[in-house]
Amino acid sequence: TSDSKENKPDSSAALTETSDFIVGSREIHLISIVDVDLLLKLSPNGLNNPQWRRLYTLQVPGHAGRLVFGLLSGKEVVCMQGRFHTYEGYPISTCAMPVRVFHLMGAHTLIVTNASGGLNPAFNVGDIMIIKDQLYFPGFAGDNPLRGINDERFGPRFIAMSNAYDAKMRKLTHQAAKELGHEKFMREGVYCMLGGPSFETIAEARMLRLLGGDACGMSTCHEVIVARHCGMRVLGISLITNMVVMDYDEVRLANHEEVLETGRKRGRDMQSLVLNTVQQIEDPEDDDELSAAV
Ligand SMILES: O=P(O)(O)O[C@@H]1C[C@H](O)[C@@H](CO)O1
Ligand code: HPA
Repeated sequence: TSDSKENKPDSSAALTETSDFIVGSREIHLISIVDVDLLLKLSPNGLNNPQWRRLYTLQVPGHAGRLVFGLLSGKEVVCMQGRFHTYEGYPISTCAMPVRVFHLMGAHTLIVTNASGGLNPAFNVGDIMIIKDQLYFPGFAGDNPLRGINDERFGPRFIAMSNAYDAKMRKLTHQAAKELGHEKFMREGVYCMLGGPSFETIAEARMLRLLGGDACGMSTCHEVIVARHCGMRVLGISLITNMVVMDYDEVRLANHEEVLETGRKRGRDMQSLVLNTVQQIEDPEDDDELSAAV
């Protein structure tokens, strides 16, 4: 597609045992490199088939709201272009539901991307942050996607989250970034999820930084919790689309247009990073180790 409004990076991705690899993504450049033949086989009426549209309805400007199937680096993928956010009015478990669908399709790895505001003063707009850990603020108030009766078919009642973001996957992504010459804008850090849709106040932003946050956004953490619940391996990547306002003297205001604009500018780099990482995973030795790490 040539719709530049859809260039905002925001994705979830997963590797499968039955079908190798599933990517969920809203990053349009990633979609554009998915193998079209397989896509057409799976979706004969093409992307405009209203059946696909009915799968979910998104209300966020610049977010496409599509599922696309295809091949990425020779691996079968499903790209989710656009995600549910709680600020759209959905319960948190509904927002994370697509991850369970990917799991049921045989996905074993989730690659999830998002747009986020930089809290770490060393960061710059356009940096790409590999997520090392998360601060899931809705969870502190009891709003966890696993809340309620546990469905044992997906996973156990209680799960560890100290290893949520797979260390091996992070290493592979750093390697991929090095090969691409992306080191100068690669970062690693802690992602904070807030409910949105209002951006942070200055006091809130300072608190997030004080608590160890490097970037903040309005998604991802609940998807990662559900992925870990069903034993999926997770890689998370944040694009720093704006720097969060931290100073009362600052006249700049957070805005969604800047988020979309940075997404458009860095879209290609995000695409090549994911593609290159997936290529590295193709190495059978790596794959064995990765599977063992789940
Ligand atoms: O879906 P993500 O978290 O990438 O999107 C962020 C949060 C809001 O949806 C939007 C704010 O501009 O971008
Ligand atoms: N804050 C919260 N969510 C965001 C931001 C931000 O600054 N940028 C993109 N998503």
